[in-house]
Amino acid sequence: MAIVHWTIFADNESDREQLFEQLLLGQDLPKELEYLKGMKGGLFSQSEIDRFIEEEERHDLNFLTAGSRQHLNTLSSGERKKALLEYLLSQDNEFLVLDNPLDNLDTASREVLRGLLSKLARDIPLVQLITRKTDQFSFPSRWAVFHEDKLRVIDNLSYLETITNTAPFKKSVPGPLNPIAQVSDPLVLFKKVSLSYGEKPVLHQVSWELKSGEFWQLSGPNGSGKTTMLSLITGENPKAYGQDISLFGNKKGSGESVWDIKEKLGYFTPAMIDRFRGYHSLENMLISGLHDSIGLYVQPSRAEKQLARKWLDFLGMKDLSQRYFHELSLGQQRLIMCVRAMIKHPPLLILDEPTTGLDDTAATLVVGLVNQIARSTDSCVVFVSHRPEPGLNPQFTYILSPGKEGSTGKVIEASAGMK
Ligand SMILES: Nc1ncnc2c1ncn2[C@@H]1O[C@H](COP(=O)(O)OP(=O)(O)OP(=O)(O)O)[C@@H](O)[C@H]1O
Repeated sequence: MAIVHWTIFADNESDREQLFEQLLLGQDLPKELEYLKGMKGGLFSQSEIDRFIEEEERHDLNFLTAGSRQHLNTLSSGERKKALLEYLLSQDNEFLVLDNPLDNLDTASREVLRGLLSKLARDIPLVQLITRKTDQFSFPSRWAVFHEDKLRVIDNLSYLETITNTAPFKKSVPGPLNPIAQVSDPLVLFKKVSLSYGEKPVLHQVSWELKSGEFWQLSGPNGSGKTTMLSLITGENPKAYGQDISLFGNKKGSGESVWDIKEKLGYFTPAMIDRFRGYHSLENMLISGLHDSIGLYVQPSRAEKQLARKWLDFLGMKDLSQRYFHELSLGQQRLIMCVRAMIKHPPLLILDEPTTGLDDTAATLVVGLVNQIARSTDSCVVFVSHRPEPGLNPQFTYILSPGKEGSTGKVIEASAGMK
């Protein structure tokens, strides 16, 4: 009998963790999926990777990197995914639930994973949850929709036509609270930076120059060193010392403090959301971006509140100012976090994979927001993404290409940038 696979289109409004449980425990499933009941299932998801990282940190248990000296949390996001899949395949699972499997992967790795899954599909049922239409399996499957926490089987794909890609933001971006301190160009200057981790060369003679008002996309295959490049800017990488790097006019290692850098930097990566677990109103979330704090520990001024409301109005969330951040959908949370990073109008705004895990509609909104920020402010914007984001209009792309001695960098200028 032919093995039946499933593609489930999920939106960001629904609780995916709950669905994983239903599928893996065989509970409350539509009759078409009941054949999974009683079978041993494995979960391929970011949440599983996070769980293994926690195991490693707390109990020193290296399930995914057994046999390697490198810790899971130092692997690039693509490498982590590969390690998880290999582990799941070694566990004699009778079916796999895959949560947005192609997310975080570069084009070549996506093709490799597609090939692996096609092969695996000959042996065991695969159930894939996706939030982007383009991520469908390359082999036949049945379809279902997960919307408002309900799983519904569909017979054809006409449902997908109902997914709207909302028009981008049109209003102008609210200005800064205070006039921004002038910083001299270039904001960031890397001169022939080479870096290795132990024996592993990562960057080879990489030069990069970022100036005010520019709009960059940073791209390159998994493990090519994108996060490493960013960590040299954000101050999280001790290997920045001894390199020819200047940030905001100061040579690295010339006595600048982390705060000097943080003041001029807006930064967002989806993993940051985990740090905001408490009860934070949207208004306070945005204002905390002015203070670079997690949570708000000072009484906000009237001007700060007004500014936060202007941004909420810009986002079309004016009526949600007192709602708690954790009550929002994933897509709304990402918009708020991008604005939180931008609210002080930093000279440099870095957005590291802000669309990971989003559905098409939410990703379109984030891309629209970033385009508008890049178009109408003096901040230099750096957007990191594996996936070519439809509608993103960077002026320049910095591409890292791996080589024997580490990745080298190349600048590609768009023929019709936004600025
Ligand atoms: N602390 C570390 N120790 C050892 N190796 C590391 C460390 N940090 C990063 N690496 C390695 O450096 C290489 C570059 O990693 P990095 O995270 O910068 O890549 P990336 O381009 O951001 O990848 P991805 O797109 O998959 O997130 C990877 O091979 C990674 O395993």
